[in-house]
Amino acid sequence: MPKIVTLPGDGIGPEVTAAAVAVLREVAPDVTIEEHLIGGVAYDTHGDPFPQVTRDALGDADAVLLGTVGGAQDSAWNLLPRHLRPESGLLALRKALGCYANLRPVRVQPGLEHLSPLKAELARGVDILIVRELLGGVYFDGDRKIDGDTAYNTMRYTTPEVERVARVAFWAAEQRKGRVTSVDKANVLEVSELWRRDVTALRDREYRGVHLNHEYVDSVAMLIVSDPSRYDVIVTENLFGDILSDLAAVIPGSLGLMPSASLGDGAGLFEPIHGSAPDIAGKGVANPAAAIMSAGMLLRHGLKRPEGANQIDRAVALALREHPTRDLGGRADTQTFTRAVLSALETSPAVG
Ligand SMILES: NC(=O)c1ccc[n+]([C@@H]2O[C@H](COP(=O)([O-])OP(=O)(O)OC[C@H]3O[C@@H](n4cnc5c(N)ncnc54)[C@H](O)[C@@H]3O)[C@@H](O)[C@H]2O)c1
Ligand SMILES: CC(C)[C@H](C(=O)O)[C@@H](O)C(=O)O
Ligand SMILES: [Mg+2]
Repeated sequence: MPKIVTLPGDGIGPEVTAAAVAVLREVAPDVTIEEHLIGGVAYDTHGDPFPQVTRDALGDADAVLLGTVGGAQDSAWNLLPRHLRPESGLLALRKALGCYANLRPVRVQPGLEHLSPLKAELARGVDILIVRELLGGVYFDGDRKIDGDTAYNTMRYTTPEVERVARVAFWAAEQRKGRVTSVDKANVLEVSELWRRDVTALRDREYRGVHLNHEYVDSVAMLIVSDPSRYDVIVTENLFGDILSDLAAVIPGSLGLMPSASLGDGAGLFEPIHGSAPDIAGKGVANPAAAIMSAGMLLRHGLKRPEGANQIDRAVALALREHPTRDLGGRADTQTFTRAVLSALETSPAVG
């Protein structure tokens, strides 16, 4: 029996994770689900945002489903030493799992163009996969310091780090339209010069069937919302991928429609890309679609059950059509939307 560890975390994390777990139980009733603490709530209980008891539970897990971590801008958690803050717990979790490739799909399902603030003709048919490097760059390993009136973080990459995430992007492109756009800032940064050199060399050596182009991150920030159909797979470093993927959430219409899968050496980590949304936490109005679709990605990539994943994607699309949530201009609250997904699952055949 596969074992899944759930880490609901802070803010709306528990609300959207409960929805995703209800859907998982319906589609994969044989999985064992074990819940643990991460983030601010773990700090409050154990004095550590990624406590040993949570680490230990990951040992025999087949996949991890995370909610969200972190508090509001004025939260007391933000005054803690950095290594004790909720976000540090999440970064330590990603590192512990060795999840270096973060897949963030941006998709506008047929018939859901009206949920996008973009003109329907721009939103229609968009299907981008952002592959974000997740264990390097300014987030990890480089020099970092704050000292008096000076502070720095170092964006550092090595060839093996670039190659392993680029391989995932090329592999994904081979299953899709065969195009990879590598995004960097090679006109200014040495670290991007290395990134570009290594991505190009890997393509030339091993993936000659994939079309590769390079674009600058500032230009992509404009083009991804003004001409999203130009992209198939985007591969980029950690910080650029973090920012571009929140921006890309504008295309389907909400952060609440952006799931993710983080893959690497061991068990995968599956989480919505949005944060803990302190402004709506506890009100029961969060859009759980991203968390539910992350559970779908868990079935697809973590448990290799694509039929379950397809079932979830179809049910979410149906629920969005009939019961859009408030972030999308609709009226459905978290429970209403989740019930709509569950009833769509009951009427949708398992295979198709
Ligand atoms: N992976 C994570 O756990 C993660 C990701 C991003 C931010 N954070 C943390 O979350 C906290 C809040 O960050 P923020 O306010 O910058 O970003 P956020 O993503 O939490 O919220 C941004 C805006 O989007 C809305 N939103 C987000 N998800 C939604 C959903 N599912 N349904 C409806 N509306 C939704 C929020 O209400 C808010 O208005 C911070 O502590 C931050 O560090 C955590
Ligand atoms: C909370 C934070 C550490 C995290 C990140 O920057 O990776 C978040 O913004 C995300 O996109 O998952
Ligand atoms: Mg982010």
